Amino acid sequence: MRRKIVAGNWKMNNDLSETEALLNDLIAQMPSTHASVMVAPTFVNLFQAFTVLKGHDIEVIAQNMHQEENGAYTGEISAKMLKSVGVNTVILGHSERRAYFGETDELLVAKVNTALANDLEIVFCFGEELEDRTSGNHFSLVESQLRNALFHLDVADWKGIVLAYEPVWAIGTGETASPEQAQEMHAFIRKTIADKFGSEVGDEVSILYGGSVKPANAAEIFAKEDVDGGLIGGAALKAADFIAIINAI
Ligand SMILES: O=C[C@H](O)COP(=O)(O)O
Repeated sequence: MRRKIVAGNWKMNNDLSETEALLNDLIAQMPSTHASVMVAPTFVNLFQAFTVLKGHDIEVIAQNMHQEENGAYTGEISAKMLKSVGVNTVILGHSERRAYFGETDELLVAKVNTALANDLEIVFCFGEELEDRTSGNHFSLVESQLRNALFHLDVADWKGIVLAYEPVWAIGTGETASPEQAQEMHAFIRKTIADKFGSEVGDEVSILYGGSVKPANAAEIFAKEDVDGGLIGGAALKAADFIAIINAI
């Protein structure tokens, strides 16, 4: 179901005490909102995040997951492990995973399948590099990312998928896609999904924008018709900024 979402991806930030402090600040300042609010702390703090947030309307989600169910994969985390601590949603395909850990579309197919098989919802990230945009290749690049990783799905699988368009040139750079650029790409993404899976799926899928969203630009971006919220990095690390972004939706 299409819904408004504000998700904070904390990346490799916040140790245990910092995690508890930020969550308590969020609890203290959380406004009443129609949006779903999510936070993605690092793996080692997921369990404590659930403990701190018990009874509060903030979903704890994971930043990544291994594609195999279990086995000899030192340092990795399985879908079942995430489920066992209460996680119901996992971020997959983030550009930092693609760039620094070599995650390919092919690998992401396996991760998507494993997540869905374990009843995990997915926030699926994708987006073009600067050179794709400057060369005018951004639409075909985004279309290929969707096609390669998600076009094998069944219509029913889309109940468990949220899309997060994150132009790589806007992540952590302070450079944001303009609201018009975001809307143009989100409309293209929605049409791409509708053309492949039908208009019901296209209409219902939530599409988040990510890339240097901050209190000063969130409202303008979120106001666009095909933007259903944001996946927030840096600004999610400060309670006041994250709360301001939630208020902007
Ligand atoms: O997952 C979040 C995105 O990578 C955006 O990060 P950012 O808000 O720091 O640009």
